[in-house]
Amino acid sequence: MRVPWGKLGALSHKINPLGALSQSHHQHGAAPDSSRNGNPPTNNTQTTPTPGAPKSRWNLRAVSRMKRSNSSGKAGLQQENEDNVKVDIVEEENSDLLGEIVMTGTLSLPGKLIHSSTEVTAKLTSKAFLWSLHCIRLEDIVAVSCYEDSQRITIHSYAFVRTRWVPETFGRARRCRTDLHFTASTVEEALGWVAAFAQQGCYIQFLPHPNSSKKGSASTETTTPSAAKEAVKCRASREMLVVLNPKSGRGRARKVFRSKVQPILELAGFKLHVVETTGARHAQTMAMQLDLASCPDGIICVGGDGIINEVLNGLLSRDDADQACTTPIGIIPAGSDNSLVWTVLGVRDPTTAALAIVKGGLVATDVFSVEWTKTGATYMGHTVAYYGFMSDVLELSAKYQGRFGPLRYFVAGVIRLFNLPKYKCEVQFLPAENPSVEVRIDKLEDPVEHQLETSEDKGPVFDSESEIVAEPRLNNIGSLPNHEGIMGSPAKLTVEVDLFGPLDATNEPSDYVRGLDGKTKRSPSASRLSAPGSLEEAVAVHPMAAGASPSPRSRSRSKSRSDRGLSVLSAMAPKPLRKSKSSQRIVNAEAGVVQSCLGDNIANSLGRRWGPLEGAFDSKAGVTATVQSSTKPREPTAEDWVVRQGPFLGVMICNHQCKTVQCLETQAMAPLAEHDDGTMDLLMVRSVGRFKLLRFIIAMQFNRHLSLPYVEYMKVRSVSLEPSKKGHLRCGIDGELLTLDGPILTSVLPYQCRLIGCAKKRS
Ligand SMILES: Nc1ncnc2c1ncn2[C@@H]1O[C@H](COP(=O)(O)OP(=O)(O)OP(=O)(O)O)[C@@H](O)[C@H]1O
Repeated sequence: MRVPWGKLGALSHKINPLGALSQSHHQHGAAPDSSRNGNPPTNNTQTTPTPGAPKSRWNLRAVSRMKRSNSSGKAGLQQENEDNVKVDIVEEENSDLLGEIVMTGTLSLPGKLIHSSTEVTAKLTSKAFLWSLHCIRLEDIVAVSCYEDSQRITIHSYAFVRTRWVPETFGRARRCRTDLHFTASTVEEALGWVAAFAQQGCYIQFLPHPNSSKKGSASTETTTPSAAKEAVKCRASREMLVVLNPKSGRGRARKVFRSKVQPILELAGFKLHVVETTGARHAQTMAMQLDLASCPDGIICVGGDGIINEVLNGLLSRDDADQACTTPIGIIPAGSDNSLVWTVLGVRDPTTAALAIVKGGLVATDVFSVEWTKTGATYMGHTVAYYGFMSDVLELSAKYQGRFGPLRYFVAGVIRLFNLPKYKCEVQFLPAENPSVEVRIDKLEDPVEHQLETSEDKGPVFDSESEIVAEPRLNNIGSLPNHEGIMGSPAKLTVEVDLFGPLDATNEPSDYVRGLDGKTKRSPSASRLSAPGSLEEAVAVHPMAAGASPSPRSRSRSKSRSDRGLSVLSAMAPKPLRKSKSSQRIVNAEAGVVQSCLGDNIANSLGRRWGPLEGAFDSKAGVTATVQSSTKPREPTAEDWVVRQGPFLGVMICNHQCKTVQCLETQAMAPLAEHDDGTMDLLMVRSVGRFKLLRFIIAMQFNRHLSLPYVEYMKVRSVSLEPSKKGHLRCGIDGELLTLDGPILTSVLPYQCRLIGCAKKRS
């Protein structure tokens, strides 16, 4: 595969004609500073570009600049003080494309003629495998096959390929399987390469010698482990449950899984138990009754947001919910929306999602709980809860499911637009920005990653003669510190999950219903480190939860109310929201401290299998998990609650940005939302008529919706919503339609869900 020069522009100057790699961040005329990016110095030939011999984009830029300055009569580049010479290497500075060199050597590529071969210089770095002028990223490599007693190795990858005759502007590149065969000069050298790939987290497949096997049997793994297999400690195979919704999207989830996903996962050594759902709630019941030992590495959900929501609700409604919520969840987007996986992991196609699962990593995400304060029933969500136009359209669209398929949301939306009712309700919320009740979390570190960093060797540089010393990256985890002591005993929050409560439809809103916006307007400082609400605030419960009915008047009575002890629940003082009923399951969730309350064994095993856990914290910052409360956080009182009364066009409570796969990458319903900041983003649209609603929908396409005068947007920790009795009595949670027979209270439960993959880069 050719190096994509357009995207990998920086690569061009890193490979000299001899194939040797140079370190990045060269300064003109100066020796490259290898310490700058933390890479150890290597004995490779370093390229020092000279203005007279432009070989790369880097040089060309310098030369063109020199020519310009010469032609304008100014002193040439040569005459300038070398320290002052600035070369435009912005692109290079931001990209460390090659990473650390792990191994170099010479490999043979099979030639076009039989028995012919070409020798090439090959290099494995922490980010890519390079040979000759070709490059393949490690994240595209699914597995490496090693043949017993043979010098041959095969690299199986799913890199992006573009159809040659289609111009770049049209169509997207597709991932295609590519098997690259190489031959090392000796068996030991081949094993050295394999060990190096294993060290980089690639799955190693040990196969029988190609000549000894019958035709077609090469894909079966050897049953007798050879000495080589034992020497190369590769990533263990993973065992997972696959929950597949055959009705997701356009009913193609099964086909997508069998044709695109299963081959990749099996190539990477996964053992899969596939279960197809038979109807609504099947996945939830399954997750509730599941023996977690049967899927030690987690659950893969194939479908849309609805099926993930069901699995999440099932896991969190178990008796052992504190352990069940640590179950890693992989997502294969095969539904009509797939907002969670796209927004949080930046994955939109099933093949890339499968690769993300193969590569591992864990992302901790917040979950919100919606409690029906009358009955005590609770339903969890991970994307968005909404009331008003969206839930109305969701309800209406169920009628058109058979006739219009995925277009039903559009049809229902148009009908509702011309027949727009008023959605009267009262909203009360606890703003996240209130500094007096803010708790900062700094340096909450992932213990698994820290352990990895401290225990593993700092990337030995291999060469072809070196012995096999590679250790698998994730196998060196020792015992982990128990953070419970550091964090303090986690607040126990007992919540109920009413499995067969108010749910009465199972449809997902389309992008039209969701009212997608345009350009993302994200603030880089969007409360990433400062995570108000992460612990204490997470369980700050509205007075209503304790039985009081909230109203604007309640604010004036707040003092006496709090005096009577009706107002709030303390975060650190465990207090059940509701007592159990026989028909309801009790969840014992460790509110907000999933990260810290992990037992050593769970954290150990998860880390070994999936790699470091990402959260809202800087995992590289330090080992200690500390809750820094410079000012002692106080419990929120009724006076902290802000009241708004409807009618509204819509009230949306978002847990993340809520992008949808069908729309542009820049679009987001809640541009400032973060999936792991311990807060939710509340969007309220005042009822101003159908033309203003239309304007709102259009403005959202250009990300101008937040500036509309009838739109209110803020970060909150808790929201209570009480619909008027004669109004619309439905709400939607992650596409599930639920009945509102009274007020509901929405609160964040930080880090209650962990997704397999790496979080999308925050801008
Ligand atoms: N076998 C089935 N038949 C009918 N409905 C099902 C079945 N399995 C699950 N469901 C229901 O379908 C709902 C929607 O499923 P899912 O979210 O996977 O697909 P989708 O709605 O097309 O995608 P998205 O939620 O991303 O829009 C789920 O909430 C679930 O209750």
